Amino acid sequence: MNLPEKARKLDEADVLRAKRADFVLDDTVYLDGNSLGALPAAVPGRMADVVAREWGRLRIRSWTESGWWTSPERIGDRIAPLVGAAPGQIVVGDSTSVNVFKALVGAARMAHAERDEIVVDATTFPTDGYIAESAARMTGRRVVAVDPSELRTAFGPRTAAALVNHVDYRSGRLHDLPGLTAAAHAAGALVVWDLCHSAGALPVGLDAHGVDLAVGCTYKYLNGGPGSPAFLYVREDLQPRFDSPLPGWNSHRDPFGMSPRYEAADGAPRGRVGTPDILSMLALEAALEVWDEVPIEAVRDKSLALTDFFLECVTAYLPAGRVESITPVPHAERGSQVALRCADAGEVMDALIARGVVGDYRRPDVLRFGFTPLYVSFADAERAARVLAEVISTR
Ligand SMILES: Cc1ncc(COP(=O)(O)O)c(C=O)c1O
Ligand SMILES: Nc1c(O)cccc1C(=O)C[C@H](N)C(=O)O
Repeated sequence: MNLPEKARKLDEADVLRAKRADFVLDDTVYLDGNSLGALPAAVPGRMADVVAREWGRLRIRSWTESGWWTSPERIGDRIAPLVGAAPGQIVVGDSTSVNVFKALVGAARMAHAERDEIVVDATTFPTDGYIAESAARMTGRRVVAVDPSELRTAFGPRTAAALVNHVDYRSGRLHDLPGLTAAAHAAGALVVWDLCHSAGALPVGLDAHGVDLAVGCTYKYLNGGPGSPAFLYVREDLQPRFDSPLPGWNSHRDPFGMSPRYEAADGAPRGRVGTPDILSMLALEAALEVWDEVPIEAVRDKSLALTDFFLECVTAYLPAGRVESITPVPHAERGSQVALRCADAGEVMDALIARGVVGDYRRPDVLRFGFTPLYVSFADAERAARVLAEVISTR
């Protein structure tokens, strides 16, 4: 069977095939959902209603009558099953960077003062590293950057908290969340997980693995839109000890009491700060409708099948040695993207985009292809590899 035929067969057998119709797509092969997810078809209509009716006509009444005020917790509970969390532990709002700050300072404040180190993975997305440095300065600690392969043994009696990326944004490597969480706990430390590249792409199992705190964005695999608000998870039994470094009035026990004295709310709302960005918040809520009746396990199965098939096509179509995959082959170590090291990667990506295959380029030499199982097909994967081979053969 040739590869286009194989793609056709795989698409026919795909249990998520019908989901593609829930998105606004064209004939572009869109493999950049790990940076900005595609637009779910339900969003424009819902936004028109939010703007015209809820804002335009109900105005201030919408904070209560349209459920605006409680949307951060409500939408947190909608995300919760996708990351394996029971209700009441996730709040939506602010950017990922801000939530990394809240979570990491919050974790460091829970640790004994004698523990003077904050461990980060050395390949972290930059914002996490920058914020860890600031969190360390604020809490009287120092940052220790550790190669992900050595994290397990890096946790010790000096570790206050760790900040680890679940999936590496560049290589697509999936880190061992259960094992590293257990290792940190054995050393008496707390871990904050950054789920930006795993939420909506694979099962995370926050509660099952005893994760302490986690953050993630919603504009990648959750398709919430550009700059859609991020989420913060604080495990239920840690919530009473969570001392937010940004205790804005929205996290007060009685916000409308307008008291000069701060008293933290119980539960997930303790992670709130100020007035939520309602338009983005409600766009995200509408976007999450595509998840109705979608088991995250089915998404994971398709994601692995897509990345396997794309790698098979790349191997078949490209001259040996022209690109090198830096994404791990074992499924247990792979997120939902394929990263190919390639000479002139920036120009190659420009040429791919010009031919209707959209991935992205990460300096100095990486072509990144994100596979969003809800709307990417096996035919897309085959076409992307074929066009990549054409582009490379003309150079
Ligand atoms: C792992 C990771 N953390 C954080 C961010 C970004 O944070 P923010 O949403 O604050 O821009 C990204 C992507 O932009 C990311 O890939
Ligand atoms: N958040 C982004 C943005 O505002 C503009 C462009 C790209 C992004 C991204 O999300 C980048 C992404 N986190 C990455 O993994 O490279």
